[in-house]
Amino acid sequence: MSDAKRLSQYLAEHQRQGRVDADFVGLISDVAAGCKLIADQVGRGNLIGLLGSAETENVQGETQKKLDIISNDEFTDILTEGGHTAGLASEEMDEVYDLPAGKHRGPYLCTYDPLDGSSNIDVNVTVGTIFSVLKAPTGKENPTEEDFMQPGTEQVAAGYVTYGPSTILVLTIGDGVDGFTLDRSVGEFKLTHPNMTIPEDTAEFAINMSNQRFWDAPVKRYVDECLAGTEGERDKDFNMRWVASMVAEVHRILVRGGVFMYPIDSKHRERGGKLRLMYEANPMSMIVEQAGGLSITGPDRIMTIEPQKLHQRVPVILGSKNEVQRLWDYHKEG
Ligand SMILES: O=P(O)(O)OC[C@H]1O[C@](O)(COP(=O)(O)O)[C@@H](O)[C@@H]1O
Ligand SMILES: [Mg+2]
Ligand SMILES: [Mg+2]
Repeated sequence: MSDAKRLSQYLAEHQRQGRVDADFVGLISDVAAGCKLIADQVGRGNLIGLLGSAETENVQGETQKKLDIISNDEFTDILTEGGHTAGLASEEMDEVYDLPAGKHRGPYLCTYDPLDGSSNIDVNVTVGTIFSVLKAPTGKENPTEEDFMQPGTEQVAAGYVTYGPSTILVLTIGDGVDGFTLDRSVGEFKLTHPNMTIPEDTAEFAINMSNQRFWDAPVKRYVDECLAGTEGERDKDFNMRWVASMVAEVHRILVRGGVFMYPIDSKHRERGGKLRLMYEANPMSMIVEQAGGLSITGPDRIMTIEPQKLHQRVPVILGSKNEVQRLWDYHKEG
């Protein structure tokens, strides 16, 4: 696949066809450049003293890893320098990031989780970056939090990068999903996974089973039925995986199908859920739906949620269409 299409060629082609503009091409090129930097640092880890905790907390009260902070700073700097966005918002920053005065501004907003699955960094398991692109309001110098409060259906594009055995960028611009592997010998992302689609059926689910006693009835019912296998309702045996990196789980689902659940539970009910709507749930929902899957909170489709605040949390159930539909039905039945 050494002659595979480069991300730059892919973007240029889309621009020639009038499907994206120059700022969008610039923005995605910046995202790719930022992720290459993060991939390099995640790869070198403790050789350059980057593992471990930074002993600080983010706005959500979570202890930050050194790499959470470094990747956030690098990603933010690259997007700021690129000048293709009017505003940025990150899981690791308290508020909307105001671009410094005098910086060129573009017509997009970008939200991101610079390092997803960061509890896995120290144990050398796959982590990643997740991003979402929205339209910026026209003629407004510094967009505010309110301008970011757009439902997932308004996303122009979404993507993630996994830093695993390979560094893979997965992108949707609303017309299917394509995956690119970083060819380290030339420093370029190349199209290796065109038109990714999620099988409609699966016999594999992903959930943190240690939360079992906190779940609501519909999820309990679904997982109980999976565990009963050929001896129960479903009449087939299921396999289970839990990497604790959403990027890794979603990537697995895009490659071979499956269901990922971080549902509402009594531990997270007050906060609304565990995962973040603007940095994790919405971009992953767009990718999953563009690949033929479904993505719900339990009772509702995630991408129709009207966001109320930047760091809003939501329950997430996504993946193979027929399984997620079953979970949706169980939630409707109560
Ligand atoms: O440790 P838990 O409760 O299983 O949670 C794992 C989930 O939390 C996350 O790590 C949250 O993301 P961050 O690492 O960006 O905070 C997801 O990637 C993952 O699915
Ligand atoms: Mg995350
Ligand atoms: Mg994170």
